[in-house]
Parts: sequence; structure tokens; C-alpha cells
Amino acid sequence: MAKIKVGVLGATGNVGQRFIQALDNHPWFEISALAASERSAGKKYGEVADWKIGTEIPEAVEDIEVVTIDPKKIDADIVFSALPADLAKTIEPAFAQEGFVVASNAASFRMEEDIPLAIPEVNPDHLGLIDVQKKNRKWDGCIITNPNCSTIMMAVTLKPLLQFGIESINVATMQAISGAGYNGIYAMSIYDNVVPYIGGEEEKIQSETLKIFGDFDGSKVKNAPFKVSASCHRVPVIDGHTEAVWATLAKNPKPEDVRDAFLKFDPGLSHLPTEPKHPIIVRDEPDRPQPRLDRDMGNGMSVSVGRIREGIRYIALGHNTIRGAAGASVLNAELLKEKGYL
Ligand SMILES: NC(=O)C1=CN([C@@H]2O[C@H](COP(=O)(O)OP(=O)(O)OC[C@H]3O[C@@H](n4cnc5c(N)ncnc54)[C@H](OP(=O)(O)O)[C@@H]3O)[C@@H](O)[C@H]2O)C=CC1
Ligand SMILES: N[C@@H](CC(=O)OP(=O)(O)O)C(=O)O
Repeated sequence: MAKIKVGVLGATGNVGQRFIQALDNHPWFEISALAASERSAGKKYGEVADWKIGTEIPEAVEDIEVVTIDPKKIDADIVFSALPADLAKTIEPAFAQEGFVVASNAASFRMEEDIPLAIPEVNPDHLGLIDVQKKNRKWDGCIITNPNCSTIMMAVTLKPLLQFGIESINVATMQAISGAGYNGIYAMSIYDNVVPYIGGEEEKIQSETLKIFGDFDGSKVKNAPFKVSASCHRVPVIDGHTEAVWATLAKNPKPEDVRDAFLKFDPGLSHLPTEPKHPIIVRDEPDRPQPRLDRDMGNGMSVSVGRIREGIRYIALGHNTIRGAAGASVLNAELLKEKGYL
């Protein structure tokens, strides 16, 4: 079977590199175009990427000539967007207008009524918004988004808790510095320090979670009825967001019931190449999960949970630029293919 051609917008950046890693030797997808700014265009990817991942830069992309972000210069069926949000706001619709499927990491369109904010294990039915979107916007392509990196870790763990009746969620995040981008925060600001503010993050976690768990009736999503309250903090960890979650659940389950629900969670997606064997991994040690030890589980796609206590309280952890960004987008694209949108 011929592979589906894919492009990466913002291919040279932090998340762009994670896309290239996620797409290397992918059984369904093949990189056909890499795009970035004027600074990089016209040069070989290997020369301009400033590769920051601790594995070899994939041979298949080293010699690809980077192009500017222009639909006419890209031959692909789907483009993955790792663009800064202000740029994504104008560029992603231009690609959808030209018939491309756009799988976006950027925050720009996540909360639009007719654009799916999708996690395959949590709300696959929201893909139906694509048909609404195409009709509303009269474009041949479409935009699908994945959530903010802190939202997604928590949302994956909340899915098996739905059976207990979620009333409210409080979450305190400890977010890695890679979430701010490679040049996002000075060493002098974060070394030996914790910064108790990440602009816009708390609002995103609160609003995105309610959309993700909202009810899709075939034309729109009605937000979930529970409450979410977040407090976000930047900590001196390179990769891996850790979150302390307090879940108030109507059925008042015991910690063992919640542990059991996490262990039994099986979204039935094992046929998708990027889906990890265990989307949720339960750690029983009293001092896990930890970013250095657990962020790479399931090739960075598993969310690890631990310290499940009365309350219900627990810790969730996942790789912010893989499960929280590029990996999530590639998984969405795999679901799109399975559902016939590609
Ligand atoms: N799902 C999530 O929660 C996460 C989302 N993100 C989002 O992903 C996106 C990328 O983040 P990150 O990889 O850290 O950012 P980087 O700054 O590392 O990369 C930005 C990329 O965009 C390109 N770019 C920048 N300016 C322009 C321009 N004017 N025209 C064309 N291309 C341009 C850069 O190209 P060049 O190298 O040529 O300058 C580079 O490829 C952001 O929207 C970020 O918010 C990030 C982390 C997690
Ligand atoms: N704000 C996130 C990363 C990010 O870019 O998120 P968003 O795409 O929602 O702006 C972090 O700092 O870890």
C-alpha cells in the first residue's frame, strides 16, 4: 500500500523535530515536505534543524530542502502544524482552504465550535465535527487539533474515571521547560527555582477539558458539566509534565477501585501504530511516577499514574512534546485515516 504523504510546518522547531522523530519509518505516513521560516528555506533540513533530540537525525529527512510555509510549495495529503500560535491562526485555514488536512498542535483553533479538539482514547466521536466544519467553512480540507500538553495528560486519566461521575477536578501542574520552547526561558530564571505562572495555561486546562469531555450531538459539542480548577508551575525539568490531580467523584470510589479502572482502561486502539500498549501505566511505588524515569514509557505516549489516594488524589505524568504535542497529533492523524478522513 502506498504511504500517505505528509508535510511538517515548523519542522525545524522543538515540536517539529518531535514530529520528524514520530514519523520516521512510520508504516502509513511518509514525509514529503518540510517547511519553516525564510531563515531555513532553500537549505537542507540537516543543515538548519539544529537537532536537539538525543537520537540520530533520520537519514530520510537530512537532505530534504526546507520550503517556506506556502500550500503551493507542499505536496502532501496532511500537514502537521508545529507553528507559533499567532502564525497558525492565518496559515492553518489557508492550508485547509487549499484542501489539506491540518493536524495542529497550536492553540489557535482548539476552542472553535466546529473544530475537533481530539484525543483518540477519549473523544473519538468528536471527529464528526469535521463534517460540520467542512459544511460551515466551505473548504475541502479541515483542521483538527490536539490539546494543550497539560490538558491531555490529565484528560487521558479522567476518561476511566467518568464511570464514577466526575463532579469537580483540581489540578496543580509541574511543567517541563521544553514546553516553553528551546529558547523560551532563561537558565537564570528556572535553575534552582520554580516559576508559579505560565501565561494562559490555567485557562486552557479549564476550558479545553470541558470541551474534550463534552457531549457531541452530531452538530455541536455541549461542554461537560463538571468544574476544573488549575494551578500551573514551571519546574527545572527538561521534558515531562507532572500533575497532582484531586478528583471529586459522585460515587465515592475507593483508591483500589480507581487503580483498577486505570489498569483496565483499554480504548481498543492497539491497531493504530502510535498507540502505546498501555495508554495508562499504574505505578505502585510510593515515589513514582517521576519525569526522568517515566516520561519515555510507551515511546513517550503512555501517561503514568501513581500515588492513588483517598480523595481521590493521584499523580499523572507524561512526555509533554510527545504525548503532549507531536505524538498526539500523529495519533489523531492515524485515527483520521482509520475513519476515512484521509
Ligand atoms: N500541544 C501542546 O501543548 C504543545 C504545543 N506547542 C505548540 O507548538 C508550536 C511550536 O512550538 P515549538 O516547537 O516549541 O516552537 P519553536 O520556536 O521551537 O519552533 C517554531 C517553528 O516555527 C517556525 N517559524 C517561526 N516563525 C516563523 C515564520 N515567521 N514563518 C514561518 N515559520 C516560522 C520556525 O522556523 P525557523 O527554525 O526557520 O525559524 C520553527 O520551525 C507552538 O504553537 C506551541 O505553542 C508546543 C508544545 C506543546
Ligand atoms: N504552554 C505549554 C506548551 C504550549 O505551547 O502549549 P499551548 O500549545 O497550549 O500554547 C507549556 O508551557 O508547557
